[in-house]
Parts: sequence; C-alpha cells; structure tokens
Amino acid sequence: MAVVSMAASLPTFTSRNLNSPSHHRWSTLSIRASASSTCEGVELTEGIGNLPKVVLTSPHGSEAEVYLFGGCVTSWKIPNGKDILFVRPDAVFNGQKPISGGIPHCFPQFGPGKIQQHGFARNMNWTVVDSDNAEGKPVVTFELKDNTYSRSMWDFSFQAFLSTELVVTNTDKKAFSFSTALHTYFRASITGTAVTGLKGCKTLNKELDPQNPQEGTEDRDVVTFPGFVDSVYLDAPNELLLENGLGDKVSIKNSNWSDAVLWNPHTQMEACYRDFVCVENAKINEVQLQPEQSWTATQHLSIA
Ligand SMILES: O=P(O)(O)OC[C@H]1O[C@@H](O)[C@H](O)[C@@H](O)[C@@H]1O
Repeated sequence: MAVVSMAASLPTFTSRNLNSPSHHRWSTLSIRASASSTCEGVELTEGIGNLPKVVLTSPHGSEAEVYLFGGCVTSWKIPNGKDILFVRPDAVFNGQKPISGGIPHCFPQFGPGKIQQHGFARNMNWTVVDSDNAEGKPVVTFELKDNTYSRSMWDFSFQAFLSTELVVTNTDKKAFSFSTALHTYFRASITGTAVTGLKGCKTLNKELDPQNPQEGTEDRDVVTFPGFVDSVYLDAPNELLLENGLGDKVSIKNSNWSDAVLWNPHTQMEACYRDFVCVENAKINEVQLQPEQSWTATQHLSIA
C-alpha cells in the first residue's frame, strides 16, 4: 500500500517568521459523509467543476484554499484581500488534467524523466485525513494512497505529508528514489518581477533544450524576467525574496528543499505570462529512501 499525505496550515502561509507563527482558528464544517471531521476555520466544500476543496480561514482575515485533486493550494489571500497565488486562465478543473496554478505538488518526479512530467501526485485525488488546532495553530492533513493508476507508473509504496510540509515515507519493502517540487505559481506583473537570493547558484538552463539543460552559474543579485525563463538553481539558499511587481514582497523560506526553479513562459503563453511567475522549491537530485525511511521538506511563505 502506498500513501502520500500532506498537511496544510494557514499559519504557514501567514507567519512573518518561523518562530512567531500567526495563530488562527478553524471553523468546523462536516460536509460529506466521506469527509473526516474538521476543525474550526476548515471548511470542506465544492469548488470549480464540483471538485472538493478545503477553505482555511483565519480570524485575522487571511484565507487559503486547497483542492483535493492534486492537493493543489489554489489561493492564499492575505488580510487586505490580495491573492498572492495565481491560477492560469487556461487551468482546467475537471479532475483529469493537473490544475495549472497555485502550489501543485510534483511527485515522485519533477521531470523531465521516465514518467509523466511532474509525476502523478498532481492528478490524483487526495483525502482529508486530519485537522488540528493545537495552541491555536490550525493544520489540515491530506493523504494520497497508491492505486492501480500510480502503480502503473511507479510501482512503490510510499507516504507523504504536506504542511506545506511534505513528508514522504517509504512504506514499501524495497528502496525507491524520487525527485519532487512545489511548482508554485505566484500572481505577478512580470515586467516588475524580481527574485533575489540566487547569486552563485549552479544553474541548469532549460531554455534551449529541456531534455539537455545547459549548465552555468547565476551571477546576478536580482533575477528579472525580460523574456522566457526556465531554469533550475541547484543548492539554492533557504530563503528567497520575490518582488511580484504588484507592490508585494514575498519571502519564500524553506527547509530541505535544496533547489529552486524559476519559470515564466513569456509569449509561449501569450494570454497570461504577464500575470504570473513560478518560483518553485524543488529537490532535483533524486532522494533515495530505504523501507520505513522518510524525507521531509517545508515551505513557509510570508509577506516581507
Ligand atoms: O505543468 P505546468 O503547470 O503547465 O507547468 C509547466 C512548466 O513547469 C515548470 O516547472 C518547468 O520548469 C517548465 O519546464 C514547464 O514547462
């Protein structure tokens, strides 16, 4: 049996730093017979395309929503009502194709690679298995179990949790390896968008040939997006700063997401490229897990 699970917590998205998380309460709402009971501030409801989603609200005015399909965080509204995340206008909510936007979970492969680009966790239904409100800090946990679909591509048993903390556990009897990413889409005005913190990183530039990226080194203090950008940054620092061109500075902190990816498709997506940027936390070089071993990585977004 394979299990992927994740825990999403609104304080993770709103805390100013890791040591002083905002405290939020969840509102209880039991929705469907199949749903686990949830805490105050956690509402399981129907989203676009009748797909189930969890809405997290805090008394301080922030709100996040997570679709069970793909465990995709599609919205994070800060108290002034601005949504910091972006969902592409061509995103489909039909339970067939991955949702293009928000924070999708790429697992067990970031890609390109042997199986479908970005793995299968983006296009499977996750389940709400738990919610908690310890000391005012609400957490909701989602789980994904293997089925014949995942087994047909990747014949392993595993477990993962997201908070946005992703915990992958090998529950199989044989070792496996994987790569993974949080393929986060941020709302942006691309001409004013800048990412700081990547100077000195080794880069794998996928612009010319995604299958054979060009190796290089980032020499800029501030990366901007005047054209097509698709690059992996190896051994990235545990904090990046995104200025989204809309007046917001987003701090992207992480632990154990060793790498980063910047992507903007430029005119390949004429309809929307001006409105978003992907700044992704990634683990590009494969992690190997022996049976019963786990791997954990966390992402903390806050307005700087
Ligand atoms: O799968 P999506 O959401 O359409 O995103 C595709 C893009 O995802 C990025 O993470 C990759 O670096 C790009 O190479 C790729 O084109």
